[in-house]
Amino acid sequence: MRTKPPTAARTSRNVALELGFRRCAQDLRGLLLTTPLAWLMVGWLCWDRVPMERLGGWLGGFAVSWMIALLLLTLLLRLPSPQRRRHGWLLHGAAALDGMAWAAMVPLLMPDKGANALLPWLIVLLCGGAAVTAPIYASYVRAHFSYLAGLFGVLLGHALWQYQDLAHLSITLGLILFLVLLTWHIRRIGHSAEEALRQQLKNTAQNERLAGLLRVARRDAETDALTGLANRRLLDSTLSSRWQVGGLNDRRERPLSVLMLDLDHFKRVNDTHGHDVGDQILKAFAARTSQQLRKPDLFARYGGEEFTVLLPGTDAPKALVIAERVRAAIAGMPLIAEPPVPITVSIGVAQRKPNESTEALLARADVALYAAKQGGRNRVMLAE
Ligand SMILES: Nc1nc2c(ncn2[C@@H]2O[C@H](COP(=O)(O)OP(=O)(O)OP(=O)(O)O)[C@@H](O)[C@H]2O)c(=O)[nH]1
Repeated sequence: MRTKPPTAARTSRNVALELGFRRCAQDLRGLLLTTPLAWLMVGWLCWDRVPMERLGGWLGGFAVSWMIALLLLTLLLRLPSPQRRRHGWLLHGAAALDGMAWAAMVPLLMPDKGANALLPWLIVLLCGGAAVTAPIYASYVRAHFSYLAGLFGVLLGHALWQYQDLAHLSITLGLILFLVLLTWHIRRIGHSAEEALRQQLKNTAQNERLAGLLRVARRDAETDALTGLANRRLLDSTLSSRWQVGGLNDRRERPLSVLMLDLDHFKRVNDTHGHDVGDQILKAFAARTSQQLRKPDLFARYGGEEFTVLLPGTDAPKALVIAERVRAAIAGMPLIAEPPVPITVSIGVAQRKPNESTEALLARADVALYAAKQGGRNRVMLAE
């Protein structure tokens, strides 16, 4: 037999049903824990008015079914969530037992002759109990049918048995009518609740998808596609948001140094080995240089074969050491194995002066880089 593939709608319906099922089981257990209060009320109402053996019989029967129902719900809620709905009979059983126990009031506690003053109170209690219980099933209407089956089973059985007693028959039929109306309303509320839950799940899934897309878009907007380094946009925004004159880092007088790096004779590499090899070298350069830097340093592709490193908290002497380390790492070994093109890098270093704009700082580092090129390349130069 071929099984239908799960559609998104079916999956969301299943998740909504699963959530509603769990909530219904939890709420029903919570309600059952308050049931002994209702027993006290019934006991107080019936005291001296209903024969003790009947009251005791009803209370004893209810207490046993109440404990079994609580046990079933506790077992159900302990199951891991994927298995819970497969053991739905535990919830249905608990609901049916609850319904039967309440309905047993009619044969056991309702006076034989309907004119008794106790009767309206007991009917109010029974209807009130059913009305209080009903909203619990709005999150999982199917269990309400089990509750009703329990109630109806006892009430109808009693109606058939007592069909000659008109007073009892009319009480039973009235109760059944009340429960039918209640069920009709609960079904409507249940459908709305399920729809709301499904909508909520859909919105959550959509929000997560959008947040993921936004994260990817933001990362792409700030990343250089070839090397995976920060791009010029991120470099500029970091400089203007954190290092502008009067900004937080500036006021704290944290030193900032920058390195401007440019691969030497890169045009020759492209011309001799082709653009693809040039691209591989740029990637390998980015990777090897990154290994020489710390986490807080921002390594960005400034454009073409020119790169920038921001070194926060670093003064010029330390920046010179780092630049020299990078230069040696690049010159020490070809960046790619095939073809093993020897490549070097020239680096200009500048430390920010007090009240110097970030544009002026980059310009000074660029001048130092130009001086390194002029000085013969494969070297580090400090800006004035
Ligand atoms: N393969 C590749 N080449 C690039 C990329 N961006 C820029 N280039 C090349 O880098 C080369 C830069 O050449 P030039 O500015 O003349 O500098 P150079 O040859 O490195 O010489 P000097 O900087 O003076 O040492 C050009 O040929 C550009 O086409 C890129 O993304 N991939």
